[in-house]
Amino acid sequence: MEKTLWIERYADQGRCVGHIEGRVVFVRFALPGELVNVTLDEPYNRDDRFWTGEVTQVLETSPDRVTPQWKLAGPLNDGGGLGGADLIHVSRDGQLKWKADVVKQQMHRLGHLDVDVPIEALPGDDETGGLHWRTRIELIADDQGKPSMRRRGSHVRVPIDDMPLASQALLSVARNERVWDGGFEPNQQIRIAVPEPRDVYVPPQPDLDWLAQVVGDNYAILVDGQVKAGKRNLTETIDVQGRTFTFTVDANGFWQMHRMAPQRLPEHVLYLVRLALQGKTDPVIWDLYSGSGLFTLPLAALAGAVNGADGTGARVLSVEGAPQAVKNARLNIKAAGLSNVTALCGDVAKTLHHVPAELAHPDVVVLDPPRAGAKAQVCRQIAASGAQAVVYIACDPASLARDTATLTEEGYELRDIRAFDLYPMTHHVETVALLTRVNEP
Ligand SMILES: C[S@@+](CC[C@H](N)C(=O)[O-])C[C@H]1O[C@@H](n2cnc3c(N)ncnc32)[C@H](O)[C@@H]1O
Repeated sequence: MEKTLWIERYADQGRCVGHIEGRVVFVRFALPGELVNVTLDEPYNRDDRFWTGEVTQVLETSPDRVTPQWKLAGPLNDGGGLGGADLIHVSRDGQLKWKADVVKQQMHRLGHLDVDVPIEALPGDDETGGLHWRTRIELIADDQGKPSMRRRGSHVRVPIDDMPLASQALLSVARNERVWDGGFEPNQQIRIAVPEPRDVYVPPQPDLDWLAQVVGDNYAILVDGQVKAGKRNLTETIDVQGRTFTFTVDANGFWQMHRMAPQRLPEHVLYLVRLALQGKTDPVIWDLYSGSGLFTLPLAALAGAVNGADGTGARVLSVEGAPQAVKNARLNIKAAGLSNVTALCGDVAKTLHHVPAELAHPDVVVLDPPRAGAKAQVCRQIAASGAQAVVYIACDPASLARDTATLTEEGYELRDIRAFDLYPMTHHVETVALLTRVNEP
């Protein structure tokens, strides 16, 4: 069914909201202020509380609208339909405005707080127009064994020979390994991971000499989880406040995907932790959901390195559930020469019942949970620890807002909030919040 409607505001999941005959309609590829024709997704029963649909024609255009740079990811009606870039029709400034607004809305609706949320683009994204930021991509082999992506709302797989969101280093590896030629078994899952060389200039379309010199064998092509080319243990290097940290990372495990996120996020987290510590040189810090130690290492080395102290006065407890990530974190801690970290493996909620006494009362808790958030139980455990401050890194603003409401009930107050555009061209956004204790438990 085709309908015409005015688009009123941003909603979640990359959609905007309008109304048809009093019923809410969530619309893909729309922008507020536009008059659009929309094809409604079936089923669209009269009794449904809301409908969903996709723009087929724009009759009144928002100044934030642009022609998609990656047509295949645009609207179905325009030859698109691939997932992974649901804001491809929005200008860079428009994307930042959209995401800041969504975080603000969620903090209001679920966090019961009215705050403005500044949003920051990562270095290099303006120059690339928001493309070429992914250091990891996942594809599926189609029936001809070619790499493909699924078309939205169907089982159709569309073969691709480019992925404009992938970093130039990744695309260069893919070309060199002839990934786009195919030769896979139908339905195989293909994952390509290429650490970003952050300390050198990466040219557009790097050549083979550059690849050999700069990337070498530091990449992975995994097929159904098995290494087909490159290697499983990748090396990632970041610089935080003049100190270089090196990480061994499992090619199939979690790592911040944007080229510059592994550097910018620890910088900001460290800034907030230091703000909360007010010059304390021997703090206890918890790093929950710690992965391979992206925040653990800078915290252990630098959080207590103030007023002439060398940082070793700090004691850090990290907790992570994935055994391989913990194994790598321990390697990374050792390689950095840090002896002030206790790295525990286990579910956060359960592990927090058995924290060694000398680490049981943190000054600051850093947490970076998965999309679902930490949830009420973990928030209450954090509050019960007596921590004076909480630095919360969130990839889903709704989860952050819900957990903020719990932490507020437990005696904390939101002191700082900032969003980062770690996922350009998509509705996803990372948010980092600092909460400090105002009431004793
Ligand atoms: C968003 S990642 C953050 C990792 C790390 N901070 C980083 O930036 O690289 C979330 C991490 O939480 C871990 N995780 C998920 N649920 C968990 C749980 N219930 N207990 C412990 N770790 C969990 C995942 O394995 C993953 O490494």
